[in-house]
Amino acid sequence: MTGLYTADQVRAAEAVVLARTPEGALMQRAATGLATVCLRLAGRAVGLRVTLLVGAGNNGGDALWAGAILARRGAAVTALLLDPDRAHPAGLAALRRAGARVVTAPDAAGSDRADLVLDGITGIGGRGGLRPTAAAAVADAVAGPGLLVAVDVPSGVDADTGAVPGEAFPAQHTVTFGAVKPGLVVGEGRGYAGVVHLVDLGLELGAPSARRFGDPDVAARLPDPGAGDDKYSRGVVGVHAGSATYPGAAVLCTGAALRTRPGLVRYAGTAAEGVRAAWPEAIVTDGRPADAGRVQAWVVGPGAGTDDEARSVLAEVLATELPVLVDADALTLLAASPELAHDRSAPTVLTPHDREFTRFGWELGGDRVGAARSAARDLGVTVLLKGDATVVAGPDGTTFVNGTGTPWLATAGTGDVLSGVVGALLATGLDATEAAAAGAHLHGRAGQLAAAGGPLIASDLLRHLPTAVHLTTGRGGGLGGSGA
Ligand SMILES: NC(=O)C1=CN([C@@H]2O[C@H](COP(=O)(O)OP(=O)(O)OC[C@H]3O[C@@H](n4cnc5c(N)ncnc54)[C@H](OP(=O)(O)O)[C@@H]3O)[C@@H](O)[C@H]2O)[C@@H](O)CC1
Ligand SMILES: Nc1ncnc2c1ncn2[C@@H]1O[C@H](COP(=O)(O)OP(=O)(O)O)[C@@H](O)[C@H]1O
Ligand SMILES: [K+]
Repeated sequence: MTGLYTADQVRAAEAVVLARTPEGALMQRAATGLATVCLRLAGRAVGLRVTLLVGAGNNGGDALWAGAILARRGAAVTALLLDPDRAHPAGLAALRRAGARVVTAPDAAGSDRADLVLDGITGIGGRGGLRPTAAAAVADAVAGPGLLVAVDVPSGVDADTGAVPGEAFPAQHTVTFGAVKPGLVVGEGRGYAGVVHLVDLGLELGAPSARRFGDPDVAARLPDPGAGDDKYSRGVVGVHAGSATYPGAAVLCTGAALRTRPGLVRYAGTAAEGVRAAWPEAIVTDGRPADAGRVQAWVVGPGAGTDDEARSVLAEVLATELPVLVDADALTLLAASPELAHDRSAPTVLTPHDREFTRFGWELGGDRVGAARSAARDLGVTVLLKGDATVVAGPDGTTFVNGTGTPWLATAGTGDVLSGVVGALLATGLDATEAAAAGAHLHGRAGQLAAAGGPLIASDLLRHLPTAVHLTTGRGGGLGGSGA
């Protein structure tokens, strides 16, 4: 599990270490880690041409100290001071001692021939888009041949939210200190951070602001069946999706639920014939959810339409005391009658994409974590806000940012698959917010596996889900026994 920490949380933890270490020691730790990653990325030091973009704060200090280390190792380092009178004094002195060039004219920065450009303009103290002089220096760096490495946070990216309100440094790598900040892995900022490298500063961090599951975290939430299990004990999922004319969503959603290995999947709806033909394993009725038999969780909405019948089915399902996942058409209906979810005592999971999200009247700016959180609190539900980094927020504020997936998932039907996966996890009795986060993780892994074979279609995800589950759990359930 990776914890994501805001700038204030990192500053508070840094203050504790700063108070008990010699002056400058923490920055030295950061700069040494930064230089080490740079050397690994560049593969050499001697003759390496390095340009430092240096702002007036401690972020510039990190860049200067790291530049000094690189210069001592034989790199040709040029530091462009964007605010010469305020450059970090100790860092600047160290850089000069190491024999580096220090310039104040942007056209002397050497960005046009640099092998490596270090962005030390702003870190967690940055506010708003880059100011004009900084933006011009970044434009030169982008036009040049050098590898673009951000120090702590790409300048111009909001470390807490990932909002990018103006110009920003489009890093290929970000070397971040002490903790991963949310803005590096979510929203627009994720696209500016590139590969994120974490340098440990030995900070004692408390509870994170948000979390990201890794494979072992999902594994821990997907127990293998035991000797005492039967198909009912392993979770029964109910699916209401699709229509007679459009059975696709029903087939995808039911298939995804089956492939996430619950004990049983029951389908109720007008796409019964298509579902029966595709999935003989499912128990299928063309009646309403109440006719389907007992389930432990419902998925309702993908391709199910928005007519009076669909509205009445949604109300019926939400009136149960079971966990319910509401997706697609059912979200459109729910946006018109949000009290149906608000008044529930059982868990409800909404899985909107951006347009579905705004239908509820919720605003969606650059802060996707904040938006999902306030929506979840507003309605007392779990909100899974889809995107390249899906955000999951629970009614109690618990928040996850997904770390798996591929842009190839931006294709029709993949959302129907996600609903089936999360529905199956809900039926196992997993906490709703964790089920949503674990489902997003598995869905993304299946997408990565499917995309390895070229462009994917949604059905490909179904084939790869068992491998995604297997990869995640590291357990094959093979003949060699359970613990080996
Ligand atoms: N605490 C520690 O010991 C450690 C801290 N560490 C490092 O310190 C960093 C935080 O340093 P920080 O607090 O000095 O702020 P920082 O990110 O350098 O930015 C402030 C400067 O940026 C300027 N500026 C603002 N917005 C701007 C914009 N849009 N465009 C252009 N400029 C803009 C702003 O200008 P001003 O508003 O004052 O005119 C001010 O000069 C942190 O990210 C990590 O790298 C590590 O070494 C570990 C030890
Ligand atoms: N650019 C992207 N990168 C990664 N994943 C994406 C991207 N765009 C969409 N996705 C994922 O693809 C799925 C699309 O779901 P959705 O929009 O509901 O599609 P549909 O309604 O066609 O099934 C979501 O899981 C979303 O997170
Ligand atoms: K930076």
